[in-house]
Amino acid sequence: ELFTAMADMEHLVAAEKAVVDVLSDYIRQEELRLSQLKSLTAAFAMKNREAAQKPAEFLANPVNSFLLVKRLTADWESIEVLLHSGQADALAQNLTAYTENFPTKEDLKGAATALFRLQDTYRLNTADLAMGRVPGTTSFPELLGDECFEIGKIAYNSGDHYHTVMWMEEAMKRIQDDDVASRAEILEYLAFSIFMVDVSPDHSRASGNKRYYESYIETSEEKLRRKGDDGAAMKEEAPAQHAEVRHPVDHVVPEREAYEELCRQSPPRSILQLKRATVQNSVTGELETASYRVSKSAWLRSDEDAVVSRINQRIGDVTGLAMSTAEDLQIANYGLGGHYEPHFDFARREEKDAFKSLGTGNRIATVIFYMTDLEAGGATVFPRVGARIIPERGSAAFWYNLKQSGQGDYSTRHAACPVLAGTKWVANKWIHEIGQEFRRPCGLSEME
Ligand SMILES: O=C(O)CCC(=O)C(=O)O
Ligand SMILES: [Fe+2]
Repeated sequence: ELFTAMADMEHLVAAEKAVVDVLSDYIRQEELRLSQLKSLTAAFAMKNREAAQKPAEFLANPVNSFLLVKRLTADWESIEVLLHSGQADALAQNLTAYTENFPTKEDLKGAATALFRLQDTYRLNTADLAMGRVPGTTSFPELLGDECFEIGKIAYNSGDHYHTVMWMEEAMKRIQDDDVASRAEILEYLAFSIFMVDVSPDHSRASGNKRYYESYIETSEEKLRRKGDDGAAMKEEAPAQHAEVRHPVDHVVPEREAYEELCRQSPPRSILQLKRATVQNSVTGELETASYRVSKSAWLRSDEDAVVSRINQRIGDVTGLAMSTAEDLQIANYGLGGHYEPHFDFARREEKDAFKSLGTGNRIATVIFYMTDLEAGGATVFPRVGARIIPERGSAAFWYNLKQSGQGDYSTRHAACPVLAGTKWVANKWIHEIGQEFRRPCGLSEME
């Protein structure tokens, strides 16, 4: 993932503001320079007009001759100074401080791919997305025809004909009727990608639209031809029934389906209730559910180290587990469409060496703290048990990754859904086996 964090994207906003300021400054200076150059040139032109009319007569007066020489030496010098006082090089130099951290073409591809992922996972209609309508958001940044075209080209260049078709079609709807050249270009992409979608078994879901596109292309070409004939702009009919159709569901593995379905599901199930997800509070002695609130104010008081050790202490108290072998708290900030595919937190039998260097055994349990509320998306989902946790600022989830026998609990497979709207910050605490011998005794059978 290129954009791993929204925090990085915020730097881009600041960098963009800085380059706009630098550029505006430069333009002001250049405008001043050019206006000086303009008036000096005008003065030359005026003087020369008189001389050029009758040069011999003009030069007959020695004062005129003197003035001509003076103009082409002293006066000319000020023009040369102005000509060479352009700040373009300095500008370019100043800008590099910001531009060297600008995203790359690869990042652009990543950002478009994130849009495709959101579109697929949450079944967002291309037309809605192009109108900037994203659940949980309040502004509606509409995409122009050539922006949709750009997105379509990115899909095309990564061999993603499925999304190429969606976005080229949207571009087609949005590009001006009289922009015949762009329309023809878009149609070329469309035709090829429709063909590819049609022949690729991976994209069989889209083949139902083939007939539609064929007629769409025919009529569009017809219109182009007719436009060429009489120059009259034709109104493009928006495709009616087909905007909802294309979503990549029928070729995917069941886990992906379960995962995406949970990501979409509402109303949310706010607390994960895995079987063994109750913990004993060592202070009150009471059993608590998997999700508990933690008081932020208790943590954010003194310096970092003290905060971290209070967090550790608190996790130890609430889970009743030893923190001596736990991994350091890991803070994560998800980026554009940021997600984490289904996985286990524990090491499988075949991954014997996964945590070997730590010498602390396997990851017995996970605590995840949700540090932000999200507007939409970004849930933690458990496809095998059909559970999901909606991030809620100040809440945490806890589960055992291992059974009491020490075997990995495969029902803990989980994923982070793509962030649809908002910012997701989480902190993970992975607690290890060593040190828990008397805190979480082994079970009597392999099943436990
Ligand atoms: O962020 C989430 O919701 C889950 C993160 C996770 O599973 C992990 O980091 O291992
Ligand atoms: Fe995880």
